Amino acid sequence: MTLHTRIQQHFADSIATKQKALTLLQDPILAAATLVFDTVQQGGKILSCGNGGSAGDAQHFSSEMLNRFEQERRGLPAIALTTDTSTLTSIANDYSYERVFSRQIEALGRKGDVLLAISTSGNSTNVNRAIDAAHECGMQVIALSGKAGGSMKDLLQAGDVELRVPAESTARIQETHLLLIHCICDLVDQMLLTEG
Ligand SMILES: O=C(CO)[C@@H](O)[C@H](O)[C@H](O)[C@H](O)COP(=O)(O)O
Ligand SMILES: [Zn+2]
Repeated sequence: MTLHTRIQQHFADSIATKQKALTLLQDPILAAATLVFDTVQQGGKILSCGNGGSAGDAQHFSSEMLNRFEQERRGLPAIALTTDTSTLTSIANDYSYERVFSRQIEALGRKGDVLLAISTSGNSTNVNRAIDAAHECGMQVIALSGKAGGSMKDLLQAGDVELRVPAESTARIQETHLLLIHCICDLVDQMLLTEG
């Protein structure tokens, strides 16, 4: 395969993954956006977490909430649990890396808040412990995952929303996660502008 062919293959695979996700995920995307809208309208906030590229996605989402997406609107309450290195390193050092998100949720999470949990494999223990911690404090969960859903899928409860991208490649799943996040932001903006 030439390097040009590799580029073409990346684009073709990314487009195909997004096309499959569109077929499967329209209703859950709308459900996720409705959950975010209802949460912020009722005074709740969105906490977000993930590892590596998904940590970037968690922050991308929270910055679009706190500042804005494409429409002029009020800032919306969101906190990425991936940004405070003092907190992350102290929890990892004193307890374990598995608890870096769940311990923050124990401190910050309130009934009526939502956790946006992002893992391409569904098998990141710290993200899955965050889901358990969120449920413990009465939060609902929006899970962005991929592959076969991993152990994350078995943790989800009624009222949660699973957006599982139908792909095996971490990169393709991440690219589609960002599209899902932008869809959610746009739908929330539309709901705020028409109903809020
Ligand atoms: O961005 C990438 C790969 O594209 C990596 O940084 C990737 O996010 C990391 O390996 C993560 O630790 C993977 O975790 P997860 O998506 O399986 O939860
Ligand atoms: Zn990546």
